[in-house]
Amino acid sequence: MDSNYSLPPHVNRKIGRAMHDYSMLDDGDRVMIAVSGGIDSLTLAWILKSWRKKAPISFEVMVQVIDHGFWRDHAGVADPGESIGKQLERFAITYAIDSAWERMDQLKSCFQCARDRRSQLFDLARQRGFNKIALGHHMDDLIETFFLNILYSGNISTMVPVQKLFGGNLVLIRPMAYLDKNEVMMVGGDLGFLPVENFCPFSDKGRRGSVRKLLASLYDKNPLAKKSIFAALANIRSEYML
Ligand SMILES: Nc1ncnc2c1ncn2[C@@H]1O[C@H](COP(=O)(O)OP(=O)(O)OP(=O)(O)O)[C@@H](O)[C@H]1O
Repeated sequence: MDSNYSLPPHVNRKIGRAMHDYSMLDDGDRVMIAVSGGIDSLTLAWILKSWRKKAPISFEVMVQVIDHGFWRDHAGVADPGESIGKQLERFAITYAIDSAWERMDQLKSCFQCARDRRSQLFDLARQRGFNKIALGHHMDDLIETFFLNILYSGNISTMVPVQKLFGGNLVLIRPMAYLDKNEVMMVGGDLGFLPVENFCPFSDKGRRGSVRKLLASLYDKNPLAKKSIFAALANIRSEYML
């Protein structure tokens, strides 16, 4: 698939709506796109790069990968950074790969690894003059987080499409917040992206994995459940809460 690819209209509309509803992009923005090498963030990189051509504003994008080095503990495995780099180069997307602050043998949990990665991304954005960080989360991720917070943290909340940090000096954006996982995978597949293998030792084993299974069985029984849950996230009847 070449760079003339255009998004299916319904996908294009959902991204445009999320960008508009949350005023995600401004003229002069410098956006760091956080890419893990998974299909979601690779697809996001292409979406934002190609969005520059049609947006009435001018903004810069660059991909940032944090290499946790998990792959190094597997004999004969090539550096996933090479595959990520080649795939981004096909679309002339510039990128940087930095080694993670912490090594696997120093990590204790998925939570700790994600927290350290976030801090490192914030630090790199500050050092390199980026005012926004784009993350590859989509609707399914937002719903999973909502259930995780209810089931394990006793609160009703999720990841928001736009989050201002450090007094607004850094802003996290999630341009794919309105897209279903299947839509992201379809676009990523059309573009020929090949996700790199995830060697994370915590991947899918924890609470998120079990919530994902729970939701899959829910959607199986009621195909409209996902749409309804997502609508509920923006329709809180606070007078009927305790
Ligand atoms: N190693 C990393 N380097 C840079 N950004 C990352 C990295 N890992 C995760 N991210 C960012 O955080 C988001 C959420 O991470 P998460 O671990 O849930 O995604 P993933 O399933 O590994 O990958 P993807 O979302 O790309 O399919 C990613 O979409 C990406 O934007």
